[in-house]
Amino acid sequence: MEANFDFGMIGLGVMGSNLLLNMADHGFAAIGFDLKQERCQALEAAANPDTVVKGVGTMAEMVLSLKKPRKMMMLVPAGKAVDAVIESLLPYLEEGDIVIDGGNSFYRDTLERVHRLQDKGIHFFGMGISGGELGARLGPSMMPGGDQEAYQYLKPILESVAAKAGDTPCVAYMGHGAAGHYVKMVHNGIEYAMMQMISEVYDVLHRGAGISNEQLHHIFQHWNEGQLQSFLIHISADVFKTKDAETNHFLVDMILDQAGSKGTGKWTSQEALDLPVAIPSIDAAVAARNLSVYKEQRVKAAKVYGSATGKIEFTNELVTALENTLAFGFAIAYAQGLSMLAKASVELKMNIPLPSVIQVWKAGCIIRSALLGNFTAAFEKEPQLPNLLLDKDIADLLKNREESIREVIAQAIKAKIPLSALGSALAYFDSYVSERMSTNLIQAQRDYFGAHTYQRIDREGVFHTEWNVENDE
Ligand SMILES: NC(=O)C1=CN([C@@H]2O[C@H](COP(=O)(O)OP(=O)(O)OC[C@H]3O[C@@H](n4cnc5c(N)ncnc54)[C@H](OP(=O)(O)O)[C@@H]3O)[C@@H](O)[C@H]2O)C=CC1
Ligand SMILES: O=C(CO)[C@H](O)[C@H](O)COP(=O)(O)O
Repeated sequence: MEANFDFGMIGLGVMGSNLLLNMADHGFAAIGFDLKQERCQALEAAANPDTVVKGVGTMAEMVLSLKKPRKMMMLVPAGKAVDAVIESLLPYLEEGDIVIDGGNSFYRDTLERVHRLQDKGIHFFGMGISGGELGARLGPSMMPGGDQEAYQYLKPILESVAAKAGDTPCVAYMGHGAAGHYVKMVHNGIEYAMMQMISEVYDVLHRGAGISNEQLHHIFQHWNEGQLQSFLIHISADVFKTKDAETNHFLVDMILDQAGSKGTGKWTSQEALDLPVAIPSIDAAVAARNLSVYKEQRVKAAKVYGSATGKIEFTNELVTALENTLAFGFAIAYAQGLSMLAKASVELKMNIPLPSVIQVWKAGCIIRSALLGNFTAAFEKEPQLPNLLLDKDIADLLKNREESIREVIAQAIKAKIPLSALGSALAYFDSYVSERMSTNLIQAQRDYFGAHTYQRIDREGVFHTEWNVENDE
C-alpha cells in the first residue's frame, strides 16, 4: 500500500468530515475512516475538484496510507469511543506517530491517554476545536496540547486550516499534557457564562420591557456593530428574526425553556473548585441550565408564588445600559476563565501560554468577540497576568461600565428578573476589588466552633481564642 496521504481522520461525522475537507482544500491529501460506507461516500462526494480525498472502511488502510510520521485525528464522541478507537489503532501504529483527539474529551482522560501512549513512543494530542460545523469546514479555532516537539509536524497543517484573526492563525500550542483539552474546557465554561448573560439581558428586554422579537433582532444587530461585536450576539440576532415554518410564530418563542448540556461547563466548575479558583459567573451559568431542567417543579412553584415580572420601562438609555452591562459581564467571564488558566498552568504544570490563548480565541470559535482585542495588550505587558482585572486598561473598561450594570441589576431585582450570571459577575468584581472582605468573620466563626485558628492583621503567627463558651452547645 502506498503511503501518500498527509492526514488521516477517524470518524466522518459532522466535525470529522468537514475538517478533513478543509485540509484537502488547503492542498493536503486527506484520508478518512468510518465504519459506515455512506459516510465515506458522502465525504468523497463533498470534496472539491482537484483535491485529494478518500474515504475508507478499515482503520488499517487509513493508517498504512499515511506518510511518516503519521498524523491522524479522531473526531468521535468523548468517552468510551475514544478509547475504543485507540485500541483499534494500536496494532497499526509505530513509534513517532501522532494521534490527535479533536473531540470534547475530559482533560483528565486525555492526560491518562497521553501517558499510556507515550510509553509506546506515540504522541497523543488533546485538541479542543471550536466553531461547529461551519468552523470545521471554513476555519475553526483549535487548541492543541501535547508534546511540543511533535507539534512542529502538525503546525503547518493546522495553521493552514485554522480561522485567521487578521493574518494570524487561530491555532497555537497550548502547553504540555492535556493543556489543549483543558483550555477548550475553560473556553466552554466562558461560553456558558456568555450565553447565560445574553439570555438574562433578553429576559430584561422581553419579559421585563415587553419588546418584540423584531425589536430584539434590531437591538442585537446594532450591538453586534459595536463593543459587543461577537459570534454569540450575531447568532442571537439571527435567532430573534427566525420564524417557525410550522406555526409561523417566532421560533424562539416555541422552544422549551430547558437547556441541555454535554458536561464541559460542569467540568469547568468542578475543576475550578479543585484548584481552587473563583469562577462564579460560570458556576451560575451551569446552575441556571440545571435549574431550567426542573420545568415541572417551576410550573408548580410559579402557581404558588406567581411568576409575573414587574414592568421595566423601555428607553434608549435602557438599551445602552444593557449593552454596557453585557460588555462588563463578558469581560468578567473572560477574566474568570483566564484566571483559572493562569492558576492551572502552574498548579497542573501545563505551561499554558495565555497570550496564545487570547490569539486562538479571536476568530473561529464560539466565544470570539471584539472585547478580546482589549486583552492582547494586557497579556503582552504581563504574559502570566493572574487576573485581567489587574490591568489598568481593563480597569478603565470595567469602571466605565460599572454604573450601568449596577443600575440594570437594581431594576431587575425589583422586577423579579433573575440575573444570576450578571449579578455574580458584579459580586465577583466587588469582592475582587475589596481590600478587606468580610471573611474575617468567617475565620472567627471557624475558630469559635472548631478551633481552626486565624491570622491577625497586626502581627505574624497563628492564633486561637477561647471564645465565649457560655452559650456554646
Ligand atoms: N458538533 C459540534 O459543533 C462540535 C463537536 N465537537 C466534538 O467533536 C466530536 C465529534 O462530534 P461530531 O462530529 O459533532 O459528532 P457526530 O455524531 O456527527 O460524529 C461522530 C463520529 O464518530 C464516529 N464514532 C462514534 N463512535 C465510534 C467508535 N466507537 N469508533 C469509531 N468511530 C466512532 C461516528 O461513526 P458512525 O456514526 O458512522 O458509526 C461518527 O462518524 C465530539 O467529541 C464533539 O463533542 C467539538 C466542537 C464542536
Ligand atoms: O464545544 C462546543 C462548542 O464550543 C459544543 O458545541 C458543545 O456541545 C457545547 O456544549 P453544550 O452542549 O454543553 O452546550
